[in-house]
Amino acid sequence: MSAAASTVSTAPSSPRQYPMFDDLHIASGATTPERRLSLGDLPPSPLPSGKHRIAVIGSGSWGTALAKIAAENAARHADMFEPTVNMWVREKQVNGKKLTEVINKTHTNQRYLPDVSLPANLIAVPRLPDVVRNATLIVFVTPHQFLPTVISDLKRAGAIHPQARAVSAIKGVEVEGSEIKTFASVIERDLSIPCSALSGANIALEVALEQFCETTIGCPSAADSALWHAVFDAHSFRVTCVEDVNGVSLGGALKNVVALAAGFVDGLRLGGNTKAAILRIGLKEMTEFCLEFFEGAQRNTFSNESAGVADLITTCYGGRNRKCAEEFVKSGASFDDIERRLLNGQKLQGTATAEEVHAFLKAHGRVAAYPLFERVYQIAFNGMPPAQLVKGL
Ligand SMILES: NC(=O)C1=CN([C@@H]2O[C@H](COP(=O)(O)OP(=O)(O)OC[C@H]3O[C@@H](n4cnc5c(N)ncnc54)[C@H](O)[C@@H]3O)[C@@H](O)[C@H]2O)C=CC1
Ligand SMILES: O=C(CO)COP(=O)(O)O
Repeated sequence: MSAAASTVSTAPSSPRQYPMFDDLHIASGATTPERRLSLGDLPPSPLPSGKHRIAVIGSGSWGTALAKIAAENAARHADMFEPTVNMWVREKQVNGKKLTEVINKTHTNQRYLPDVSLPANLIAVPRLPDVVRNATLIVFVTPHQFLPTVISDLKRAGAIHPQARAVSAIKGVEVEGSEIKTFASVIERDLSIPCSALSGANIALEVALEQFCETTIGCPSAADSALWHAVFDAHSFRVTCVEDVNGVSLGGALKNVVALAAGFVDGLRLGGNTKAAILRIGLKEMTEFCLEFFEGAQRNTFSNESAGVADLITTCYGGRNRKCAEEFVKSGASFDDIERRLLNGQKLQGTATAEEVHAFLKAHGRVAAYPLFERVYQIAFNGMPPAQLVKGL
């Protein structure tokens, strides 16, 4: 294991899945909240008593889809949650009106998730400190490049409940020199609250339209697992909780690099066999990267869970990273141009992650061990011809 392993938070190595989750999954809604909360390990700081207040930081397509589910569940589990869920919306003008006002009046996010009805108990709030005031469960779901500013604004406002729990649904990593961190561990480090990680095969619009899918939540304790399961599990959004916070986080971050490779394949008009090979090699590199650099990460998270293989598949066929990488090959334009032109204000995550993973592997002298990640980086940033993606891979 490299030196970086000691800098990342570690997850317990066994058992892999929280035993009580299977009960919850089968009998969702039938288990009383009290019983859920009494199960499992004691978290590092006691959970606040009384009902939980949920806050969602981020209102892009994924933030809005997750906030919709959380608000519906808050209303459903009225004995466990305060009825109102606040969602932080960075103020924008939409047709001459404030986005927060449009969301609160029409119950749709016309900027990032139009045509999807949102519950009336989901409230758009423009000021971060107001969003998290008295919140005990905080969902972080901004594009990853904006998290540092969000965290410093929250710290400056001193607004975080000291016993709050967080979950990160952000896909990316933080690299500084030879150190790598998941965003769950960044949030834990910077805000001193336990942080879980939610990731899975979850294209936001499909989730918001309630098309059946699964997700994985990696949690640092069974108590956190029970809480986050209650916040997110729904008839069309089935939640599996595991202990492997790092594996869940890394699955979501690294599949975006492989999705760029899948988009290059499509841009080159190569067929299904080539894309399948890219997915196989990509999954292998994702798994090995995580096992090499993150203590306690588990192979099963990649091979068995939605956060691993399933997310890789959906993103390599239907995601924004794939779409923009195809256009990169076809148009020869830069990713910045393509993002501006195709994504209508949404943010690509894979390109920054490819750069960060390259810098980290270089710092450890391990670039050659991850040839697919490296070629994606070289094609995206150093002028390597896209056709080189598969030459001698
Ligand atoms: N969209 C999807 O299907 C899925 C996205 N994710 C992940 O969720 C995270 C958030 O993605 P999306 O909700 O899709 O966001 P997005 O890509 O739609 O970006 C729009 C969001 O970025 C915010 N934003 C723009 N400029 C900002 C700034 N300067 N400071 C702070 N915020 C700013 C906007 O207010 C809005 O909330 C990403 O890490 C993504 O990988 C995960 C699963 C599915
Ligand atoms: O993470 C996603 C689906 O799970 C979405 O991927 P994109 O960011 O490539 O659209």
